[in-house]
Amino acid sequence: ADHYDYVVVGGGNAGLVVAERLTEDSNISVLVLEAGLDYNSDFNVTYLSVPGLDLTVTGGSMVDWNYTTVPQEHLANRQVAYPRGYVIGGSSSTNFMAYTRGSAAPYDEWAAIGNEGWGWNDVYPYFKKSCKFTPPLANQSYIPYEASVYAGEGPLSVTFGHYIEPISVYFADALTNKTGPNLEMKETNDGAPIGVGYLATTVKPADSTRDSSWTSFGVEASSRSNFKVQTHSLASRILFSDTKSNGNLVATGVEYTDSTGATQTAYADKEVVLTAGAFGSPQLLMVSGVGPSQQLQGNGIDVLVDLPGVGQNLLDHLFFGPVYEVTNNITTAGQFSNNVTLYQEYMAEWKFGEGELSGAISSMSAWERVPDDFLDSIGATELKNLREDWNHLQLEVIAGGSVPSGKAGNYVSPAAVLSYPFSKGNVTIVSASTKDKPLVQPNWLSSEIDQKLAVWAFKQVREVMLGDTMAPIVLGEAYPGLDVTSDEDILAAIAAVAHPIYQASGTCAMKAEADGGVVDSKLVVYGTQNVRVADASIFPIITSANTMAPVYMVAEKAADLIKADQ
Ligand SMILES: Cc1cc2nc3c(=O)[nH]c(=O)nc-3n(C[C@H](O)[C@H](O)[C@H](O)COP(=O)(O)OP(=O)(O)OC[C@H]3O[C@@H](n4cnc5c(N)ncnc54)[C@H](O)[C@@H]3O)c2cc1C
Repeated sequence: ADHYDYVVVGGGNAGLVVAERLTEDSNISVLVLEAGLDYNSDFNVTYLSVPGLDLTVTGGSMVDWNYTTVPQEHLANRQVAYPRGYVIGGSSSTNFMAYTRGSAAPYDEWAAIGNEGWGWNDVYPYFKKSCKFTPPLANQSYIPYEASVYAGEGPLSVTFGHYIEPISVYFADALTNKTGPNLEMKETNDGAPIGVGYLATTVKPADSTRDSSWTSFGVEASSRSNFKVQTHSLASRILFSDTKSNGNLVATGVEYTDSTGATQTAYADKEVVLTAGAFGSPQLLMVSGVGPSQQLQGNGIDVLVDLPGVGQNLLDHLFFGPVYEVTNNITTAGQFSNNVTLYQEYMAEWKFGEGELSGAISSMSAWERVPDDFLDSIGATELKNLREDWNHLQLEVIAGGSVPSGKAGNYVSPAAVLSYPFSKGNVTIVSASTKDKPLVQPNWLSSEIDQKLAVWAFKQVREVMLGDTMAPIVLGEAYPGLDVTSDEDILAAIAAVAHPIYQASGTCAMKAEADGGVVDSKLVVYGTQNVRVADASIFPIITSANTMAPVYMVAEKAADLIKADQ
């Protein structure tokens, strides 16, 4: 049988970072088990590499787990598609590449609830550690940035897309106008995001290709003999010793199914590190006997540790907004996806690292607070009391979109995102096998405050789109249409189309066990001696922007915590 010092389950965004950092020491051996596909041989890697094709690798593709949620009561009972990367690099290989850290405040709150060492000042160096920053092109002087915010020596390329969609420039301008919310244009990765910024992205500047945790950290480590990655390897169970240490379970390895379907065991002489993501990590704990006792027993699993928080506290950022028809000079994904000649032209440009496909589909974001008087009117005291640098909303625009009627036209989708959701959900298992996907219940918009905030945000986005700045390019509101005006009708219009931006987190929360926590501040699972979780599942409170950058940070810090305990 195979022995390693560490077995890392999930070669995704976080897992490859942990494995790369641990194997910097040639005396340490690490095996990474990844259920999904190999980057190069299994899939047309072009789709993963071209930033402007990011929408094509989500939903329905073979590099995706293709989750769907259970019917969402407050989203018109829809079962919403929930992509997760099923490929080495995980969701960093299939996501939209926006590198955002959000406000410093949530991290300070992580520390305030008892997680020493996780405040903004503690984690800031870990954000920088992954990054290798390249400033925008000389002709992109309209992009505000501060190189010092990124300055690190890590393998992950962070830069701005060589192509910024015109709609992003228009929308950013409108948000900085006095007629809009009058936000300031700024570098937004400095912990104080309130304002408008162009999105830093994980794209290699030399050739405008996606930089995933595989192409950065994974490739960096792959020549080391102490670093081994196995794709097509689905972990089925954590194995524990019959004897406990100080009352805690001791993991001895991981059982998995290899590419031939055979059951194998990988032994971990030191630790098992779970980086299977916000759905995979809680699932693996539960099928291994660590989780809410009733749920485990209901699936015929022996309860080794009754840990009620496993799979709970599912947090996410909901995305919704109207759709506008715009003039044809505004480039959109709709234009090239319906026009082979145009697509080929763009691909030819991309080969030189330029043109419409060299940037991700979304290039700007704004972060804002909702005015106090509105928050008072809906009784949202908790939101009002969030530290003043903690944004309530994120605004963005997608250069693409569709209208439910399927009408032809050139569309864009400006949208709002709820940054501090009150609606929480959970992940539950349906069997003792990891071959059966767990049920995903986000419970979106189950909170009345979330509903009211969503309606407010929707109206604001509409006002901006119908304002003076956008007038030269906006032809009309294609969805839901200007006859939809009452709060009730707007909420129904939101419910009919809202979807997450795939930031699932919180399902193995780092907080006190008595408060539903699953891991302590060293990321060790309660009731175990040597199982850690080091991915988006550990966020006790969701960060205020997209979750990839914080996942890199968590993984960097996890590697140091593990090294310190050797
Ligand atoms: C379509 C999409 C777009 C997104 N856009 C952005 C964006 O622009 N910016 C941003 O910041 N965030 C974005 N996100 C979110 C961000 O990508 C994720 O939060 C982050 O990558 C999650 O990292 P992770 O390591 O927790 O999980 P993942 O990267 O998903 O890694 C988990 C890995 O574990 C593997 N795995 C699961 N179960 C098992 C098992 N039993 N055995 C073996 N392996 C297993 C999976 O195959 C996967 O590779 C997006 C996500 C998606 C899906």
